[in-house]
Amino acid sequence: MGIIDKIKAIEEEMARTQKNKATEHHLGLLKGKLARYRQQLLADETASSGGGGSGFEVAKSGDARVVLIGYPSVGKSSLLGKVTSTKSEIAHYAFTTLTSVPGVLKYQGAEIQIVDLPGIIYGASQGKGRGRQVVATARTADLILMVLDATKGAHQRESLEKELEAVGIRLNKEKPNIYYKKKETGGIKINFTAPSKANLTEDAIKLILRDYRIHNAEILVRDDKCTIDDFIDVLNEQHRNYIKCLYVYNKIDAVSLEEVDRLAREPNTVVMSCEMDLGLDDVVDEIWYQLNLSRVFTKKRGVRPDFTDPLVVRHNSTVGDLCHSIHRDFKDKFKYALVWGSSAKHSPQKCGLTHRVHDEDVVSLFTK
Ligand SMILES: Nc1nc2c(ncn2[C@@H]2O[C@H](COP(=O)(O)OP(=O)(O)OP(=O)(O)O)[C@@H](O)[C@H]2O)c(=O)[nH]1
Repeated sequence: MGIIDKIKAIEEEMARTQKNKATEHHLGLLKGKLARYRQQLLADETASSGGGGSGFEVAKSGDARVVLIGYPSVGKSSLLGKVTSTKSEIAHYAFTTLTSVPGVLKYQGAEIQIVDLPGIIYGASQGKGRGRQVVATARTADLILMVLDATKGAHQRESLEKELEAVGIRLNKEKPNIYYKKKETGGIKINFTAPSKANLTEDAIKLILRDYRIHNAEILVRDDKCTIDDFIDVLNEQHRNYIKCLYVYNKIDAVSLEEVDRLAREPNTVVMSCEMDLGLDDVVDEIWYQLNLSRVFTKKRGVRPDFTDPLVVRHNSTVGDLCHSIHRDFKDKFKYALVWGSSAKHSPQKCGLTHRVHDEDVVSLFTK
């Protein structure tokens, strides 16, 4: 039996099995197997296509990458056309066969690359078509923008979510708080910091580990809300990506006000109309907010800082990260920094490499 058939058989068995206390462990085991086979399927495809979709991967450029995902004709190209200014050069050859073009969104001095993934990802988890390459690119995103058609029902969002879920992409979710370490000897040791409030039991964990042929490992479940699915995710950690997702409903000009209101109230959601130029600023603001980047302005001694050209770093970055973003070796030359802004206790504060900078700080770097 091929992997696809095995996956199908497990999915069918899961659909047939009633969910209750008696079947809980069995279902957990099936989920574990399903995760294993799906991964195998994706790995096989990656190997045979020469490293994850040749001719597709587009170089990451700018300060962050946003990936657009959505069904055809929901308005991805329209959105890209409205919010991005320049088309990056690499686009033209990397994407010729895919008719998809990354653009650059310039926002308050930061450059955010927006990649429009071609078509849909549907069928990716079954190893079909372009889906896999699309998924490989989606994994590299700092933020996924799921573009949805407000005139269509909830199924479009559900099926995209299901598809991403199946390939190991977790949306708006934290990594499960489970410590897991494979060992050479010593058997299986399982501990819980508090009794599980979900369905994660010692027996369930043991059953799955046996199926994965893992005989020596240490496990500590640190969160009482962790489920069997979370444990399976931890076991398959190398193939899991935890990515923020912003849901964007387009074409709100074509639905009732009540419907717009309802959609807008969903979590992590913005509504817009490309055609009527409605809500586009909100989309851009929300992208910026979700990416949670910090702009730091550098200042030379005796000169006013250049507020047009910030260094853009991840939230919670240190002066050390800042140095690294300037140049790999800059840290070696670093002596101290003067920092103005909300991260500084006084103005300016003399800081070392471990000082954490805030958005809109001004920093002067001094070298040895
Ligand atoms: N009513 C309405 N129609 C829109 C809106 N935005 C886009 N459209 C229409 O939707 C159709 C698809 O728009 P595109 O931007 O090409 O959609 P896409 O998602 O890039 O489609 P693919 O290239 O097939 O992936 C076009 O006919 C647009 O005119 C909108 O805000 N309201």
